[in-house]
Amino acid sequence: MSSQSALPGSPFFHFKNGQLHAEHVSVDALAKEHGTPLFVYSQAALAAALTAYQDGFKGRHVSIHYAVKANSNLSILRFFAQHGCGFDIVSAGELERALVAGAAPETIVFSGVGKTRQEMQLALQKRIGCFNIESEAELEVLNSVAQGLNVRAPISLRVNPDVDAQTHPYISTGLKSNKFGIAHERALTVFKHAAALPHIEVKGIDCHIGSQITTEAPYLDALDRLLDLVEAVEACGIALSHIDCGGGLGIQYQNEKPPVASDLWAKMFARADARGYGQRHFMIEPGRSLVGNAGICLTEVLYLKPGEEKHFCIVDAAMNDLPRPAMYQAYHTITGVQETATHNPDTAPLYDVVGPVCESGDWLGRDRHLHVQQGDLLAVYSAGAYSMSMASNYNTRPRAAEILVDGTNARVIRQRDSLQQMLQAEQ
Ligand SMILES: Cc1ncc(COP(=O)(O)O)c(C=O)c1O
Ligand SMILES: N[C@@H](CCCC[NH3+])C(=O)O
Repeated sequence: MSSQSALPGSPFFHFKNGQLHAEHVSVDALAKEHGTPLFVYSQAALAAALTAYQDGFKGRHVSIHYAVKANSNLSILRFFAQHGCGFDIVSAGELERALVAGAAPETIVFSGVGKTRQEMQLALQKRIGCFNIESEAELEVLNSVAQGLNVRAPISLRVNPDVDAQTHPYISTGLKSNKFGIAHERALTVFKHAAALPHIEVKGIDCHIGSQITTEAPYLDALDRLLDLVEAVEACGIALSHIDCGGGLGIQYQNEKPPVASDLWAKMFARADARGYGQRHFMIEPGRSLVGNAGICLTEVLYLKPGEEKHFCIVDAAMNDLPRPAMYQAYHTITGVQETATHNPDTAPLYDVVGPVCESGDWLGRDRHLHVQQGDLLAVYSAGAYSMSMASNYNTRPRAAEILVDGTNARVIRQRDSLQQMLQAEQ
């Protein structure tokens, strides 16, 4: 098996002369210079992921609103802002980040079930493009906050279409049993009420059914249900200027085969065309599929600990850096950065790759074939999304540094936390 084609994120992360490279930069050299754990992103991978969407949108009206929560590093946000993206945010903090990164306020949409009055006020003052409303109670509060500022708040209703995204239960959001969105059956009534509120301006309709979705069917089902509602809402004289289909497209972590964005959207448009909605303004909110395979995390093997039942490979990255395995039992590919020694040959010993945190749940990979020695460097793949953005200081561990590679150039886009920084707020 060719190691290059097996790597999530290839060809941007690939072996050359036996050494793992991010584009044209040896990651071994980066780790030596900046220490580990270390996140390394490829700008060409970001560009390729964005192009995979944009290729499918020729002759259509689609705006891409990158979901900041997937990776909120300012340089990553700047890249997307400079390449024509808007943003999907879920907090005042993400709003400030997007604005600092150069986002035009009107390209920002605000999702989330628990927006506070203060957050609404700030977003109205900054004149964001749309609030994705998730409940009737939230709608009333937004109307009153907008009244206080003597403005009208642009909104869409996030509808819960009750579609099974067939993903991990913690990241499925479009089922009746999930906390998200307004029930499909209630939506028309709520649209009519919203249209009558003096400080609300109805702009669109929205749904987001979950994350790491690897099949097309849930998207097409959700679109059908959304278009049914568009028809019903507009029949009541309420014009909708956009249809937001959310994010959620999956990536390859192991051997998943998620649809290519442009192929998925060819089908979505065929469905929309058949119903006469293909030329509408569609919005999407992708996160993971834009950044997930554009990043890896480098970590050093601290100790090997052979055991009767298990061999442990103890590394210097942990659940505070890469929380997905601990939280969702998620799989991330792990290899050595020297191809010959550690590229998972089936003959190598089996290890659980674990971190230094004092929890048995602190593992990054289980039962992995690795030829490793103390001091070796490993790469954890598909670490561009929901890794650094979910990282914490648990065990008073500093969050890692981040590097962005562009061709032969590597630049630090975030410094490792310092102990002083970590303690500051408590002084
Ligand atoms: C409302 C909303 N939009 C967009 C996203 C981005 O999802 P993903 O990173 O799976 O594309 C999420 C997260 O699932 C979300 O909750
Ligand atoms: N944090 C999740 C995705 C959450 C999606 C946010 N709505 C993951 O790592 O897979």
